[in-house]
Amino acid sequence: MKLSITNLTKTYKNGVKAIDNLNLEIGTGMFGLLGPNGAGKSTLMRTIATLQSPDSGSIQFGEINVLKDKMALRKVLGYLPQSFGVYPKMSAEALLDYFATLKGVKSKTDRETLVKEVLEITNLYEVRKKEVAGYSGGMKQRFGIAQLLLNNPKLIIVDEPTAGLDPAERHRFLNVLREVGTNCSVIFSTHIVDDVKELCNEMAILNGGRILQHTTPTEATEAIKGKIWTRIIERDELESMEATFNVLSSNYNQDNTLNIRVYADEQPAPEFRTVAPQLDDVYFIALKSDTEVTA
Ligand SMILES: Nc1ncnc2c1ncn2[C@@H]1O[C@H](COP(=O)(O)OP(=O)(O)OP(=O)(O)O)[C@@H](O)[C@H]1O
Repeated sequence: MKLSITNLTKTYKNGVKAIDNLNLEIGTGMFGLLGPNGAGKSTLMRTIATLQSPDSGSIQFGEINVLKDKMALRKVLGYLPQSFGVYPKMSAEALLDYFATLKGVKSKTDRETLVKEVLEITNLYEVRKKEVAGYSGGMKQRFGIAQLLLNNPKLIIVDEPTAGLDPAERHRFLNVLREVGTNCSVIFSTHIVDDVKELCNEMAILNGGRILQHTTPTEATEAIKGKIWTRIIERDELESMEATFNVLSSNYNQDNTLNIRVYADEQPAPEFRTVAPQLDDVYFIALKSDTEVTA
């Protein structure tokens, strides 16, 4: 099923335009919404999830007019917000059983089957008897996925789920999401480029409430092939390099020199050598040119 967002706009009461005439089409599979803090990701996610209303625009999911028929969307939606609040002192198994009851699964055996299934998908079956309140950050996020899977959603929205997770937990979480994403549309917001690189077959870069680029990770890096250049500089040269070249990023080496990456159609100077583009380069190019346009 396709999600179509048309001319969506939202200005908060304090005058911040969080969504600015945004248009976006999202198909099935894993969709990454990549943007810096304040780009408008959460506002967009909450609006699609029917938790807040835009000023204007429309959202359609398959046959459902999302803004008009909120209940219909909620029936097929699984939403994992940025923070989930406090969990009661109950085991994961008992809590999921309770949620399943709330969602209308009346038969105890049906609930047992369902709860076992979602615990297995999210790799929490072994720790099902433990209190969710005592879970690690990564386990809590996976529990969030387990609970949203209870009503077999067609559209899953997860808002910055990997923020604050350690590398191992992040990896486990992404694996769970990858598995879940084979059966439905998953929209996944993040400011971590590697999340999108590892997980998504389609992506959009969001900044200032606008979509700067809608692409695929492969297409996006392919498009800048031969245009990313690197060289090693002394740290005190950075300012002059930034003034002269289109510097996308700089990273410290162990000897305190810097590796800079520059975007240019042709070799900027003899010291530069060309390197394979990365998704980070795509992201920085989009954000940089947006800042230059709006500055
Ligand atoms: N309830 C609100 N009232 C006023 N301004 C808000 C409100 N919620 C968000 N904003 C502002 O709207 C803009 C977009 O915020 P939003 O939370 O949607 O971005 P985000 O990309 O999710 O950022 P983050 O990663 O920091 O959560 C920001 O400038 C933010 O300060």
